[in-house]
Amino acid sequence: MQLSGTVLAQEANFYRVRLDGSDLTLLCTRRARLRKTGGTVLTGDRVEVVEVDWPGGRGAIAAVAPRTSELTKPPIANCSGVLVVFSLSEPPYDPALLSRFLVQVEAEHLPALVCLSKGDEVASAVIEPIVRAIESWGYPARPVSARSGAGIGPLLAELGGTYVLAGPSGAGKSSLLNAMHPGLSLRVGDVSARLGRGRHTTRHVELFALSPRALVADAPGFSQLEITVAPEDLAVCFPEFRPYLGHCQFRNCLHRDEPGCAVRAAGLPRFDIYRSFVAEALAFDQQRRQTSEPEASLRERGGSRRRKGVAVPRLEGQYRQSSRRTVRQQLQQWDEESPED
Ligand SMILES: Nc1nc2c(ncn2[C@@H]2O[C@H](COP(=O)(O)OP(=O)(O)OP(=O)(O)O)[C@@H](O)[C@H]2O)c(=O)[nH]1
Ligand SMILES: [Zn+2]
Repeated sequence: MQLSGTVLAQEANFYRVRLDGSDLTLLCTRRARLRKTGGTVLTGDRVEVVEVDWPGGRGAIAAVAPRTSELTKPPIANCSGVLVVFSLSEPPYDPALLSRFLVQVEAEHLPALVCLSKGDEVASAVIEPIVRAIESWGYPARPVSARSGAGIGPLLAELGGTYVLAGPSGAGKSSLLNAMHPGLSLRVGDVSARLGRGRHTTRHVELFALSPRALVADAPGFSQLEITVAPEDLAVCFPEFRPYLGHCQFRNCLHRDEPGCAVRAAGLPRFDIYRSFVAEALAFDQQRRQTSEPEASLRERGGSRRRKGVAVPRLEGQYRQSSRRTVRQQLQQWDEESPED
């Protein structure tokens, strides 16, 4: 018998796999043939399970489907989006800090959904302009309250796929997860604790089912807030800038004070935030050049997309979504059901 499922977690030498279309999970080993070919299995991987032993709840992973994405922090395959949680009250809403998170998400070519938490503490007259602003940047924004439950149901109904949470400490990530999945009972403040500040970064991550259609990682990502995107790649990480890219007088325009800059002329609300990020990105580059490390290893310190060797679209004409599959992933073809190893 052959079944397909999703890897929810790694436990010692086993992978916990949820079978498609059910709540059933099996503890699976990796089939010898997969091990021999160096096929890795990550949390979030879509897998083919064989040798199912129903009474024992066991199985073996025979194949891993090509990944649509691969995050390193947290280590997760096939992430379909990032829930960026930002508080409306305390810590106070800060569009520049939110933009820092969003730039990182863009650099991973993942869609972001902004969850504006603690909506019970602020008036709707305050919330509405914030929602409109974020939507004008190109992101859906959903006010929610873990305390009152407002907005939780519609948010859950909207989610489909595998998500990672992001957001500053105290934004309400654990509270939001608990509100979406009362059975989870994460202690408030637990998510960051589990992320393990100072712990080993390759810790295993676990996926929880929020609904039959949505999974969420128990560890937040995108917590490194330094702007490490190359200066020339930064503008494309601001979705509302994209219509203007490629229309500046200079092809290599960094959209600061250059004459004939179409982005500056557009008078976009996040232009000042962008400019401060460019200054940071340039300083980061400068610092890199001064420390005479070889280019390759220096780039590795940058965004994780560089670590994965993924090409970043240049600022010519329209924004193009580059393929996020690495060569290794491409080679990791879905393995047809095979005879015994
Ligand atoms: N009023 C109100 N307070 C909330 C809400 N959600 C969370 N809080 C409070 O905000 C504080 C932080 O909540 P957490 O859920 O621990 O935030 P977090 O983002 O997980 O924080 P870290 O674990 O530090 O990353 C707690 O004191 C919560 O009680 C909400 O919807 N309304
Ligand atoms: Zn320009």
